[in-house]
Amino acid sequence: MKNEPQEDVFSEKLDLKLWGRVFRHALPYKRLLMPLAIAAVGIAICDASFALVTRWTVDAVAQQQQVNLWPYATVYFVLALALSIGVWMFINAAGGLSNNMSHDIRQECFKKLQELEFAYFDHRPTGWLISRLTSDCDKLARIIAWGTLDVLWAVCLVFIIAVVMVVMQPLLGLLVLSVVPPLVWVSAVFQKKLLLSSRETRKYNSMITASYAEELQGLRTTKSLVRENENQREFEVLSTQMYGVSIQNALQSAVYIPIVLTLGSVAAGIALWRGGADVLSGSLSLGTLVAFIFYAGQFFNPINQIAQTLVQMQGAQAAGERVLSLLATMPEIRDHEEVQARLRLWDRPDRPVDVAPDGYEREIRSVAFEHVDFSYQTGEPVLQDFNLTVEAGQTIALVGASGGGKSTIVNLAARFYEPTGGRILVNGRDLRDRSLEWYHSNLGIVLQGPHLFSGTVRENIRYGRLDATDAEVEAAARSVNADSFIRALEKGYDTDVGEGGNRLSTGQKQLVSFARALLADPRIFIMDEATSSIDTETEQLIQQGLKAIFEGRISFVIAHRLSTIRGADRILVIEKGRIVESGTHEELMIARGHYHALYTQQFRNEQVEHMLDVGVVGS
Ligand SMILES: Nc1ncnc2c1ncn2[C@@H]1O[C@H](COP(=O)(O)OP(=O)(O)OP(=O)(O)O)[C@@H](O)[C@H]1O
Repeated sequence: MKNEPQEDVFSEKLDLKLWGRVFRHALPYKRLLMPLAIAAVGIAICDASFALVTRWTVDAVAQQQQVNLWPYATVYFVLALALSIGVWMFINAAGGLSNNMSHDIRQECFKKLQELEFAYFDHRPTGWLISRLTSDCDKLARIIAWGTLDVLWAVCLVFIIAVVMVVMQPLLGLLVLSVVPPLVWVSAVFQKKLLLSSRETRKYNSMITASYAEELQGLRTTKSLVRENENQREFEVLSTQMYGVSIQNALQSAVYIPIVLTLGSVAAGIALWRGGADVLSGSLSLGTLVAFIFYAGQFFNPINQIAQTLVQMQGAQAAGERVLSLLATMPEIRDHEEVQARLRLWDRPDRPVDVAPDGYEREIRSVAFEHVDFSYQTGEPVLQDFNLTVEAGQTIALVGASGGGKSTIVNLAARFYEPTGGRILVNGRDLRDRSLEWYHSNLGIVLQGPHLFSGTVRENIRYGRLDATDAEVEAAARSVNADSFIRALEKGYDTDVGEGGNRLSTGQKQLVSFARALLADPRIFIMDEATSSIDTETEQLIQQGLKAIFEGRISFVIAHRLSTIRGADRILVIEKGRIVESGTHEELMIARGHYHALYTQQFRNEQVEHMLDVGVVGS
């Protein structure tokens, strides 16, 4: 199936309220808005003044035999100079405004993305969010900066021309102005048609590009399945559709431009017919007639510009709505009013060291799930009446088949999601009554495939606590058994780990991430153990490293290699969101239940793998 690129819905009505809210983002840039407005008005005045200078010149030449043309040429030159300065000013101001605004909107969106809870991202595809942050923001900023300028300039120009004409010769002025309403109507209709057909062309264009890419990537498969003719037919349909919409677009332009030119000529014709008669009767000067003809041809551009910008605004309204709705989204997991009040109350220098920023105790002694229900989607429960209490110093291992709910349990313990029923308690107090930031600052998380940042090993460990000294960094590495392998690297702690840490093995990355977690000294440690097999030597290093991390903390470990968690205080076998077995490794092995089955199965698999390895090496 071909993926059709999504284009925005075209809004029939201009939503002024929405644009008002978008325009508010331009307000901090008053220093750019002022020159923008001055430039737009100034350029319109210059544009309209050329006809007046021409009028004076023509009248002067018509009235006198000998005319000194220098003053007229000078005024013309000054106008041209002023116009250039105006254009320079507006390019500067509009460019600056557009860049600043898209920077601000992007920053705000990014900040919002960081505040929003994971559940928000479950319902929104990454591609959707990325296009909010890139094309939508740019689209809005461009329209606001350049669109404002165009509309301001165009409205000023039409207004000045209309006033000047009516003041110079009211009747003739009104006659020439009679072409403006049809001009506005034609421009609005055709600009909309052009926008829609050019969007269609763009859509087919990207579908054709995607088709080429797919064909090139799957060339071998196409040949092996003998699908050439079918592919060719599919491509032909696409290409014919593209041809159709391109022709439509070209036809629309071909009709629109002559209509507008005709209307301009009608205006000039009216000026010539009526104005010519007035010149002959002596009630109108020749120069004024020339100015009228000049103005008649000048209407098209600004009106076209206004229509184009308004149509573009209608087209970009959906982008505006999406960006503003993202910015207006309130994170569902956040400190409620009462917690915020307590944070303000306790934000003072005399707060005792054992008191957290929210006024309750800093020390975390226990985390408990009390009759917790949870579902990602209504009607599909993942956890039901889940109960678990973990005290400081205890390590809880979660094992069980995929999809049982292990990650969900740790996500709830980390408050990345909130229970749909029941409560999670910290030291017996509802987690929702505690500060979210304080709680998260107490978490240390090491995920599967630990992520390292480009930089040195030392920098990566120091990420856990930025003010840690070199000695503390090295002590942390020693505690988790990472020190010896780090020292064996080419430049020791100053070895560059490469992008994403790709110069280190998975086991080494895990050791570095343990050191980082230990340095951060979290009260709650969560680990989703890597599934990939690691050699026995590294595995032992990891086991010993983990001991240092688990000590004194509340630890949750999602274990895939069951050998890692033999020392856990409690192993929970999770199936369909329930604890089906619980106990220490020894107790569960004696019980010969689910855990015993899992363990022996894994042990057998490892043996077979080992034998196969040996066999391969031996052959
Ligand atoms: N973000 C999500 N949105 C919707 N459903 C989800 C989401 N995450 C998990 N689930 C569903 O919740 C159930 C429990 O998933 P969970 O990831 O907690 O299991 P798990 O035991 O950790 O599995 P694994 O070992 O494969 O990671 C599964 O049925 C899964 O499909």
